[in-house]
Amino acid sequence: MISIQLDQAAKRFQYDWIFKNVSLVFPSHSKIAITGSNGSGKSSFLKCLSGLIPLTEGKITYQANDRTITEEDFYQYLTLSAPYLELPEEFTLVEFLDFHFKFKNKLEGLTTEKMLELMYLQEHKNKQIQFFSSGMKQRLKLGVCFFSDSPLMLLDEPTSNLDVRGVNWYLDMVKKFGLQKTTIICSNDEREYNFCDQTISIEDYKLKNQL
Ligand SMILES: Nc1ncnc2c1ncn2[C@@H]1O[C@H](COP(=O)(O)OP(=O)(O)OP(=O)(O)O)[C@@H](O)[C@H]1O
Repeated sequence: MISIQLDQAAKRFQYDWIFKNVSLVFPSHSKIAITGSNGSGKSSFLKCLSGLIPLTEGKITYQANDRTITEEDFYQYLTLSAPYLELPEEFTLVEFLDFHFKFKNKLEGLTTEKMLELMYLQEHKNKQIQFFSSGMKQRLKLGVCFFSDSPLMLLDEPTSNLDVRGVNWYLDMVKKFGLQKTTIICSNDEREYNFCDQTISIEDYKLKNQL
């Protein structure tokens, strides 16, 4: 259970305001899509939400079970899949899963074998990640988000590098594992987010303020 409140949030790189005056509430369990053209600021917005980069102005408050979460504790509540997130290339798949799940709990009832099967990566369990195809890496990035017992899931371009089977797999996994999570998806591809309750165009936070 996690909700997010943004108060007058704004981000600027050098002289460019990427978004400004964003005041929104994402309720617990909501499914939110962040849309906008290339370079409009979707990833920057998600990076601010995840704490990877700071806001220039304003504030983000995270609440879990009516308690405000401190910045130091926030990472425990969150999983993130994004093109700019690197996987540890020297690890084998099983080593990576063991490593990841030292820091995050698995959802109840899931074993490593079950996760491998769900990601259809069983045959590759002892292969180093550096030898994975881009689609295999993408399923792994998404898989650890789906299978972690974390109430907030942030997905940037979730179906990039996935073929038709992979896209259907993603939609299936979101249905199975996303229900209990607050989910925020940055996307330009309607198939990735048509199940969301709310769509926010990052461009609205430029035009409205005549940036
Ligand atoms: N660290 C940075 N320093 C300076 N400018 C940056 C930085 N990161 C992003 N930008 C700029 O911010 C703008 C928004 O970029 P961002 O990656 O957030 O867009 P996006 O909507 O996710 O794009 P895409 O759909 O192509 O992934 C771009 O003009 C980009 O060049």
